[in-house]
Amino acid sequence: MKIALIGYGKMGKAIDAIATAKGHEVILRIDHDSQHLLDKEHLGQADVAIEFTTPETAYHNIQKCFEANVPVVSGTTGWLEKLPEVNALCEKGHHAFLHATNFSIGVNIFFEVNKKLAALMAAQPQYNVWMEEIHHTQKKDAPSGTAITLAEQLLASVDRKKGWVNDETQQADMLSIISKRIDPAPGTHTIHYSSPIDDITITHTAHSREGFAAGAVVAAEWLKGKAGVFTMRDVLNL
Ligand SMILES: NC(=O)C1=CN([C@@H]2O[C@H](COP(=O)(O)OP(=O)(O)OC[C@H]3O[C@@H](n4cnc5c(N)ncnc54)[C@H](OP(=O)(O)O)[C@@H]3O)[C@@H](O)[C@H]2O)C=CC1
Ligand SMILES: O=C(O)C1=N[C@H](C(=O)O)C[C@H](O)C1
Repeated sequence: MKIALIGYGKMGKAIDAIATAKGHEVILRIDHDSQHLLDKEHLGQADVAIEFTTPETAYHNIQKCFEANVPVVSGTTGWLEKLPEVNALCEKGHHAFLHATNFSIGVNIFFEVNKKLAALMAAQPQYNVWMEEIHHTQKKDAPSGTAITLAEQLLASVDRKKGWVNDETQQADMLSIISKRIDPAPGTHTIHYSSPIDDITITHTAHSREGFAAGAVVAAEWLKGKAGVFTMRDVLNL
């Protein structure tokens, strides 16, 4: 498969290594200073584009992929208020788009555990619940996209919480997401349920970026030749 990498930082380099080792050809490595390659002449040569950039640039990069009619896998977080608009553009133009806040198999299993535990806790108001996410100090956004996904899953079941806030809070109806930035943390997410009688805590800890990168390559392999809007749940058949 011919792959265009949009964003060649920590994730772009990790994906390059895994994709190349699997026998794919990385034909473009587009970074901040190679924006001229974001056109049909160049992008159109790829089977799939994989985009891991910044909250400020993901939307534009994805649009350029649609214009070049190249399927795009995006993992960039911190811009997802625009996701509904991107999904609509994809459907309207019969493009192919797959986004995930976290591409690791472990976190996608953790998502399923989170939803099940939240459903069980819906009828147990004696438990308070809050979250914590820990990442490296270079991370631009907070809370993490993964944490927001976890919070949205939890809020869909636990209706004693009306929303989330990225800080400690004394508001009983708000879900607190505490963000910590500690090097070299690749990504740790914890959900705490606490009652006067006991605590239940679930945690996912990434040891490196390998799981994110490997999952993104699998998603790109899955997306090739398809049209529509997809998530990692489609790839993993969850
Ligand atoms: N979904 C998932 O599984 C995961 C998602 N992520 C997310 O991916 C994103 C990137 O993470 P990470 O790789 O660690 O970040 P890095 O900062 O290491 O890499 C981002 C790269 O994108 C480049 N860039 C900036 N603007 C553009 C642009 N317009 N076009 C092309 N490249 C550009 C940056 O260049 P420069 O430095 O010159 O600005 C940098 O090299 C973040 O949003 C992060 O949250 C991270 C890991 C897993
Ligand atoms: O910036 C990172 O590193 C990560 N970002 C993603 C997120 O915001 O959830 C995924 C992973 O936690 C690593």
